Amino acid sequence: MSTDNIIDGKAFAADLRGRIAASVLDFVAHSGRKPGLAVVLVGDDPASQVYVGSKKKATIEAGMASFEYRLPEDTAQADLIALVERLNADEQVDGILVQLPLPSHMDDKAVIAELDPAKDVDGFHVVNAGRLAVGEDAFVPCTPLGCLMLLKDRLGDLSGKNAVVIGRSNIVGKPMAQLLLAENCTVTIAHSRTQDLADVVRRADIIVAAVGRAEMVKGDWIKDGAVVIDVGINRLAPAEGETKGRLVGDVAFAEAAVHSAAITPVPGGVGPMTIACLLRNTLVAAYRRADLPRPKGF
Ligand SMILES: Nc1nc(=O)c2c([nH]1)NC[C@@H]1CN(c3ccc(C(=O)N[C@@H](CCC(=O)O)C(=O)O)cc3)C=[N+]21
Repeated sequence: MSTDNIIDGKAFAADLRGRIAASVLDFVAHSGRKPGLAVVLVGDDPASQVYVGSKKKATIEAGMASFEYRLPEDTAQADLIALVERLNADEQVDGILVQLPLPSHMDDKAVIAELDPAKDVDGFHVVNAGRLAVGEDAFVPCTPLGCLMLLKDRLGDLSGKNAVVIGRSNIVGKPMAQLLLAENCTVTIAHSRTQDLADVVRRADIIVAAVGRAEMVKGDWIKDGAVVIDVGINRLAPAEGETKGRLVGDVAFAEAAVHSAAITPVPGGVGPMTIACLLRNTLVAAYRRADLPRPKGF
């Protein structure tokens, strides 16, 4: 199989992180401090621990300050909110990320509502979601922002293209649809109740799959020449002789690659872009909070 249709998200993200690191140096020169990102993790979910670890590493590599808070699983919601309030008031902190999902005794929405929207680098606060919806300057959730960057890099102008977003979550599907609409795509949002999903997907020039079901999108659903962005990260059960199952996306990759003009792999596609965009949003938050003009290229 030829690989020139594979979108190397890992390489794109590394390049983006390099440009961010250069802008961080300018920020330090102008403000006398580093941009700061606070990451809050409640509980000890192993997958969340890994993600938080990679975020910290990338933050420090970009020359930013990383503040990490690991709270026990049984933390009271009021105590988590008290921490968010302290971080809102902390001048060294430009971005705050509260790792989701929170333990089941907490209400994700109630906690996110306490974030200062100016530090909400995840773009999850309703103020940022609303600003995105009405076309105002907003913090955009990192995963859809990363997907859009990959699409524009491959396709240039997206105007008039038929885009299908599979999934309607507040974190990926809905903001992805808003971003594509703002790029003048004709956008369809498909979800678990969509009828004839295969036929809906067959009309698409751009497919963004964000459903969380392993290899659900089949190769013969893909129009020849379409661009496929796979947001899913699903771990399969271990096959014989394996200790850990393979990671796969929401798209049957090998089948889909035959038809698509370009496709993101899992891993190495969208995932690395999510982290790079978190740094991008933190950089922009820092410049804004310091009243400096937005850095070039961002
Ligand atoms: N408040 C909040 N913000 C988030 O952005 C957030 C969150 N909560 N909760 C969990 C999800 C998940 N997430 C990922 C980030 C990077 C990769 C990533 O870099 N994946 C690599 C490696 C995959 C692997 O080997 O496990 C890849 O796809 O190539 C994946 C997933 C951010 N999340």
